Order: sequence, then structure tokens, then C-alpha cells
Amino acid sequence: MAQLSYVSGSVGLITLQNPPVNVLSAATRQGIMESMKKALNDPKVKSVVICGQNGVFCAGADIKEFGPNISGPSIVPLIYDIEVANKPVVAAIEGSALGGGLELALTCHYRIAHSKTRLGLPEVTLGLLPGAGGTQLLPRLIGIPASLELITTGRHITAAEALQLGLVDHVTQSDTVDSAVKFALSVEGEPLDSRRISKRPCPHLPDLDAVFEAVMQKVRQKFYGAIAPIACVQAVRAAATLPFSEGMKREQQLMSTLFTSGQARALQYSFFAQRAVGRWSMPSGASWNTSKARPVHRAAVLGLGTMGRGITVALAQAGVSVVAVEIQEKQLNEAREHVYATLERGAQQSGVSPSCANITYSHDIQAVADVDLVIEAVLEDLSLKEKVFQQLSAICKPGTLLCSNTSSLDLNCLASQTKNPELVVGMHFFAPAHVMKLLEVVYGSKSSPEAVATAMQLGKKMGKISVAVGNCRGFVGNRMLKPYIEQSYFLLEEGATPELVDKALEEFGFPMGVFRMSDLSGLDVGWRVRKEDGLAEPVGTSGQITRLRGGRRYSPLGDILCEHGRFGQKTGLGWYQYGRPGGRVAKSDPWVFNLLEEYRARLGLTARPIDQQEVLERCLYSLINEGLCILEEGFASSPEDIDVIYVFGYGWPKHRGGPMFYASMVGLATVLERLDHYYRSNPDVPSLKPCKLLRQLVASGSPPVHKWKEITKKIQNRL
Ligand SMILES: C/C=C(\C)C(=O)SCCNC(=O)CCNC(=O)[C@H](O)C(C)(C)COP(=O)(O)OP(=O)(O)OC[C@H]1O[C@@H](n2cnc3c(N)ncnc32)[C@H](O)[C@@H]1OP(=O)(O)O
Repeated sequence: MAQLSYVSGSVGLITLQNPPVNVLSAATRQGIMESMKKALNDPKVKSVVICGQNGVFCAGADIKEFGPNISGPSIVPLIYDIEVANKPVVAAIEGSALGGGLELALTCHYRIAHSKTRLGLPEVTLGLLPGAGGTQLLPRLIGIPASLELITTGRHITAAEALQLGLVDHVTQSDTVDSAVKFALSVEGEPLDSRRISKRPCPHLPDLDAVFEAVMQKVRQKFYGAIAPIACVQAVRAAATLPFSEGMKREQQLMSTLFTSGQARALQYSFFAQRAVGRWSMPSGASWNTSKARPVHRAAVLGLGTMGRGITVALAQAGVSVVAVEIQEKQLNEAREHVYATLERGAQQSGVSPSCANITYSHDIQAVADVDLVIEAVLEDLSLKEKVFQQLSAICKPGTLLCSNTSSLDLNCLASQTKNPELVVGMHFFAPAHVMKLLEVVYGSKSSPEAVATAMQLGKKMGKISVAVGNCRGFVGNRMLKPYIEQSYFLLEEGATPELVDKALEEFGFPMGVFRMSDLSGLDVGWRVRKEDGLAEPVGTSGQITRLRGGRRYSPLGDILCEHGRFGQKTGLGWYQYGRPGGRVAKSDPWVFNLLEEYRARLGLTARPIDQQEVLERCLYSLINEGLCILEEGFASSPEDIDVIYVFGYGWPKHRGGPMFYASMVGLATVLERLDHYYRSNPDVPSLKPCKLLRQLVASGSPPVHKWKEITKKIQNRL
């Protein structure tokens, strides 16, 4: 797991060998310890170079080993043996130096990095802090403000930025190990005291208290409810105020609290879940490892509204050549300007040149004739989309993949309009499409595994986390949102206010509560769908209100708001008031309170006190229940798929893992008991009826999420 070899006469070369990313597993730690001892005891060796095999230095501790019983040597004493070494030790950094990998490099006396290396201390994203001395060493090397920023965000930086910060000594474009060996030879025999970072004082900061106060406030706001960023700030403060050995003790103290926390478990689960969704499968048995993606050199985007523009930007930024089509001349010109400005802004932020040359614009649908893949993003109207798919099928060259960005329509209806339904898949992007990480890749009953593989791969190329899902109403994300929103309306009917519901959800960790979120996305969108479904009937001011529709309880409150022209932020009025159309600051609106009072009076409903616990239980457990139904029916293949969708598309707080993981943390038996309780008092609300899978999981002793598959498989096989 770590190999010592001898090069250039006097250099001991220690190579970490733990593919794919040389994590510091027990065996690797043991290997480093033994190799280091051997090299230091060998009189022929005058200097040491540490590198990683296959072009990757080290991705840090092995996250899979985290738990109560870690075996093998601990990281901290192991890497400090390096710092105290009496021979110069040089880190040859390429690929990645992350977490414990960077801390290993920090205890070396010199750091040489390849220009393409990424460096960082991402422990905070795993619910931890850099607990192998990172919080004490980094501030001594690069100062407190820069360390606070890197440690509390976990951001990966380039070698160029690392050089600028003083984190590495040299950046090379050529062979990193060769450069490091030459460098090691050049410093053999030189004094090392000044190279030992732990011996340096932390650079003085005159307004220390003010800096830490401001950062703490920022962190509390930005990572609401997350404990790791706060511990990171506290640990860096120890570096600024305590001697090194005391600071290390404080780091360990803070780390031990984080290490066993539920938040750390959730975030580490999420790390592996993000990677697991790439190993997709379909009910037919087709999967990622049996299906080959086609290359997509040229793609078209059809319809340049908000979504189409975002998708165009994301494709261009991924280096795909794009044909952007919009039949309305005015909209086409606006889109061209918008896309150009967005690409320019993005290029300025990332320091690369904009990708505008990759895009051609047309108002003629014939322009898509020779592309490899089309993403349709026209208005969410079934008959319009059906017509577009007929046209695409006639125009495109044979084999072109036809994708729809629909968020709710039946993909099979669109596929049935084409000559080759196997080439049709959904690519459901989230607004803004060039920013949001999530992509739902939707397979219809005839979609080929090759089509799914191609859409998944294209998503990855666009920097998305792509999740393959089945074609049910609303797919996975929006389908689960329906009972969540429904419960929030029922809560208003029973006595809650939008403020109370939103506060409970925001304190849980959502960036916005359900009502503020609905105001942002536009209330008219759901209203249109409900009208198409025959649910939203005009209520007016004197009309009869029926709360039972299609045999189940229905709340027309959202429809009533729309009837008053209150569509949310865009009209300046929704569940809140925003001062002007397009305003963003939500203020309570007495009009809404009056409406709720009148509404309850008309229906003979008596408002009762509702607490935050009830809001959370009803909104979240009904959403979780729907997720479990989706798993039961096989429209998602694993709980990880659902959790990734919710964390990356719907603002579910990352440190709570996702709805499925959260349910397992709360206890599936508790979720079942509470749903049973609410369903008993609301028998006309089917989404509160616990699904079969939930009962079965509880009956099987509530296994952890990664074991659910054994049970879902059994249920799905019986369907
Ligand atoms: C205390 C805590 C200390 C001291 C720590 O060090 S905590 C760990 C800090 N390090 C990280 O958070 C780095 C995590 N890894 C990554 O960011 C990326 O994997 C990467 C940038 C290093 C490489 O990215 P990429 O090339 O896209 O590859 P994958 O992400 O797909 O990874 C390949 C497989 O390696 C597994 N992996 C990666 N890092 C770790 C790790 N630290 N521990 C355990 N396993 C790791 C990853 O899950 C992939 O495995 P499979 O999913 O393919 O089985």
C-alpha cells in the first residue's frame, strides 16, 4: 500500500499505492509508517520524496473506515513523524491532495505540485474538520482569513491559487516526481527548522475577535443548522490563540464530537450516494455496466425560454457544440443576448474563456437535422410537445436521441409520436439549468438502455449529478412534492399561517419554506396543471367550496390565490407580499390572513394551535411516504436515488442526508406510527396512509438504508 524505492543515489521515494485515489486506509498508513522508518534509518538516504501512484497524490482518509473501531496506526502521530524527520521530505503532489492527503503534504518540509492538481480540506463537507492537524497547520502557513475560507467551505483550489497563497512551494508543468526528486537533491543537508510549519507562529491578525465574529455569523447563516462549519471556525481560532500542542488538543476535542454526530453520518452517506446514482439500473435489468453511451458532439436545444437558455449555457460550458432553436424572432434575440451574458459572467468567475463560439442560433426547426441529440424545452403543454416530437422524428437524422425537459408530462405520449420511441428519454433539468446540479433522466416504457446511458453521460459531462428514474406522474422529485404541498395547504385550513409553516421548514434546514418557495417558482404553474386535471374549479367570492374532489380531500386555497391574480414574486403578491412585481423580499400580508379567516368561516372550520413538530411530521412524513411508494413501485431503483434528488434539486438540508436517510435516522417505526396517527384522523387524505414498503421495512426490523434493496426487490418482483 506504500512502497519505498531508491532513486538518484540518495533519494528515498515513497509511493502511495491504494487505487483509485490512494486514500489513507489502515494498510496505507502502515505502509507509510514502515517506509518512512526504513528511509530515515538508511544512511544512504539523504532526502525523501512522497508521491502517489497513477497521478493522484492522496484523497485523504478512507471514509469507508470511519466508525467506532478504526484499526491500524492513527494518522496524526504517523504524519508528525514526517515533520520531525531530520532529512528533507518533499511532497510530489499531482491529481488531488485532499483532506488527510493535504495534511500529509503539510507535514512534509517542501511541496511541489503539478499545475493540474486540486488541493483542499473538504472534511467540512463530510461533517468533520481537518482533524489531522489541518486546522492548526494551515493558518500558520497561509494565514487565518484564507484558512478560514478554505476550511469552512471545503473548496478545492488549483495549484496556481495554492502557489499564490503560499500553500505549495513550486508548481511544475512537467513530471512532478522528477521535479520533486531534483528539488530534494538540491536541499539535502540544509537546516529544516524553518520548514516545520508547527514551529511557526500563526501570522498576526490585529482585529482577531472581529474577524472570527464575522466569520461565525456568516457560517451560521450560510450553513444553517450545520455543526461542522462552526467547529471548523472554533478550531482555527485555537490555532490563532493557543500554542500548537494546545491547539491540537482543541482540534481533537472538537473532532471527537463531530465524528460520532448524525450530521457526519448523513454527509458521508451522501458522499457515497452521489457516486452510487451513477451505477443506475432499469427494471428491465439493463444497467450502467451493460449499456454503452453514444458520443454527443452536437446537440440542439429547442425552445429558448428560461429552461432552454440555461440548458444551452450548460451544454456550451461542457464543450458541446449547440444549435439553439427558437421560432419566435424576438425571443430568439433575447435568448442570444442572455446566453452570451451568462457565458461571459461564468467565464469571468472561473477564469476560462467563454464558450460562445460553440453555439449557433436559428428560428428554423430544420436546423436540428444533423445533431446527435435534441433537448426539447418548449412550453409545458402536451399537445404542443407531441407536435414537436412528430416534427423532430421527421427532421432528425436516423439515430438522433430525442430528449424532453418536461417536468410532469407522460414521456410515453411523446415517444409514441416518433418513429423510434426507443430513442426518447426525459432530461428534466432544474432552474437555473446551468447552475442546479440535479438532472433527472427519465426512461419511458420503450426507452433503450443506450439512450439512458447517453443522457446520463451527457449529464455528467455537463457537471450534473444525474439520476435515472421511471416515468410516473411528476417523476420522483415533483411527485414527492405533491403530498408535501398538499399538507401545507391543509395546515393553513386548520389554523396555521404561511409564516408558521415556512419557519418550521426553514428551521429544519430548507433554504425556503414551502410557501416562499411556491411564490418564487410561480403559483400559476401548479394551477394550470390542476385545471387540466379538472381539480381547480372557479371558487369566486360567494361560490360553494367543496373540499372533497375525486373522493379525496382537496384544498382550493392555492387556486383562490391565483384567481386573485396572485402568482407569487412575479406579480408581487402571493402567499406573501413583495412590494412590486419581481420583488424578492417576502413580507407578511394581512390580505392572506383575512382570506384564511374568511375561508375557514365559510367552511365552518375552527382554527386550532399548530406547532412546528406537527408541521414537520405532516409535511415531511407524507413526502417520505410518497418516496417509499415510488421505491415500492420501482420508479426509483434505490433510496440513494431519492435522497440525491432531494438534496441536489429540492433544497433538502445536506446534513440530513435526504428524506430516506432522515426517515431511517428518525426511526422508520416512528414515521409509521405518526403516519398511522394522522391517517386515522384524516382518512380522506390517502397520502398519509403508510405504504406497504414502510410497513414491511418496519416488520423487518428497520434495516439501514443500504439494506433496503433486499426488501424492495422482493416487493417489486411480486408486482
Ligand atoms: C478526519 C478526516 C480526514 C483526515 C479526511 O481526510 S476525510 C476525507 C477527505 N477527502 C475527501 O473528502 C476527498 C473525497 N474524494 C473526492 O473528492 C473525489 O473522489 C476525488 C476528487 C478524489 C476524485 O474524484 P473522481 O475522479 O471523480 O472519482 P470518484 O469521486 O468517483 O472516486 C473514485 C472512487 O474512490 C472513492 N473515494 C474517493 N475518495 C475517497 C475517500 N476519501 N475515502 C473512501 N473512498 C473514496 C469513491 O467513492 C469512488 O469509489 P466508487 O464509488 O467508484 O466505488
